[in-house]
Amino acid sequence: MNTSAGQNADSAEKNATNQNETAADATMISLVNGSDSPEDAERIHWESGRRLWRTVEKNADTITAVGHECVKSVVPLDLLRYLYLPRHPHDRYFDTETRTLSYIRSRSFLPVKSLPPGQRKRILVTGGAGFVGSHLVDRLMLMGQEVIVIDNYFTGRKSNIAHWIGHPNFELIRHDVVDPFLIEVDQIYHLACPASPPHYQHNPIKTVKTSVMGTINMLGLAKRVKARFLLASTSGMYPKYPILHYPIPHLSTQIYGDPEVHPQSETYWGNVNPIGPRACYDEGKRVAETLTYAYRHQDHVNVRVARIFNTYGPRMNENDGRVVSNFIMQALRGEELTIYGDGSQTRSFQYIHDLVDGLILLMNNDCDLPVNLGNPDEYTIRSLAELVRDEVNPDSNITTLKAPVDDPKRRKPDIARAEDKLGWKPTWPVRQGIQETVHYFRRQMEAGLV
Ligand SMILES: O=c1ccn([C@@H]2O[C@H](COP(=O)(O)OP(=O)(O)O[C@H]3OC[C@@H](O)[C@H](O)[C@H]3O)[C@@H](O)[C@H]2O)c(=O)[nH]1
Repeated sequence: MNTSAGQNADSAEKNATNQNETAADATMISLVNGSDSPEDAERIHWESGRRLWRTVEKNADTITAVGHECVKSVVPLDLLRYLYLPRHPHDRYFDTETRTLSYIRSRSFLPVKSLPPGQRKRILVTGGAGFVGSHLVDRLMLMGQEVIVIDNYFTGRKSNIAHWIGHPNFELIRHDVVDPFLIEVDQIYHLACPASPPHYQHNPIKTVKTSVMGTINMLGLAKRVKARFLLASTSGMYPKYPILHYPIPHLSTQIYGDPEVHPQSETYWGNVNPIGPRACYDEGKRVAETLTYAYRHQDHVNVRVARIFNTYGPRMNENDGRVVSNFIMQALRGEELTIYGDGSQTRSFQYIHDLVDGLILLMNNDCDLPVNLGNPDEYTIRSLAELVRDEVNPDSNITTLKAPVDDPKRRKPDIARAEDKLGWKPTWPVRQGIQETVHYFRRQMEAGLV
């Protein structure tokens, strides 16, 4: 009797455990894939992709697709959103109680274009696991290209591109561009470098090495395999301060005025404080441009240079430190929004899909001059704080903190060259891009991932 009772208890416990496990599995699968069984998840994953490709027409009134027909980069927006705004992360489940992460690998991938062998290119993206890189990778993959990513994961994250791991057109390699790398490719998008001020100032020597040695290595590779090379340069090279006193970083926290030229066009040479805290990045990129044109003139490497202005969007690190992600995370957490300085400094914010459009157009265009890619819609930092506050949490307070050393006072791109040579201009209004980015961070928070 006792034995039987014991057996019953055992088997009841086992059943309960099994049931719990089954329930947990089902919950997990549905959490991960938004469906009830692995088969369903596979089918939905695949079918939703197929369905989304049929909505590829561009609509004049609302943004339903991104990209440009001339370079075959048009993809339905919802297909991209499926990758960065899944109902739940595709491959992860975070249990808040046990603080454990489960990885569930889907075996199917979203449908990518099937290109004839002559049209399919092998494309290397350095820094492809980062914020900008991962969106570029998504687009190139959906376009049907063969993509190789190298990243050292200093600021990049494997989770940004996990949804392509295992795809026959995709390869991911942990590698630091400071060391040489050899591979047969047709195009190189050289994006590898931390881009947020707190990150690139964390280890300035490494930042300079990444810009200088990384660019030499990638240009050497481009020369050797005759690949076309695109450098992700920066608007940070433009600041010009009328220098009243030569600023010594640890003695002076003064900002000496505004840039001399506004908006900044490619013909403006800029003037960076070579010993300030931002120099490791800004001067690093300036040398990277010098190297790029030296390889072009001396070794006939086919080069492109994009001068990228402030860019934001889903997959920014929540602790990135740049203004858009800071304000959104602060508002979502019910914290004060921190304006550095009095908030009158300006920036022009471009949404990530616009930048990816510009990068692909530039890579496939004949223009080998530097090209500004940015949104000329200029905002004061205070008005950006108010916009984010109103979108996320109208009860949030805004506070002011000390301005960082050498913080540029005004920044706005002149995009005449991009419009003229590439037929490119940004299409995402800031409010819409902010809403999409808020959506992303909110999902990340709900999933317990930030
Ligand atoms: O929480 C914050 C963060 C930033 N800021 C301010 O917002 C402005 C923008 O700051 P960000 O850090 O986002 O970006 P910055 O314009 O300073 O640097 C940028 O410039 C060139 C690009 O190539 C780089 O990717 C990016 O670092 C600055 O005036 C900064 O002081 C705040 O007021 N509060």
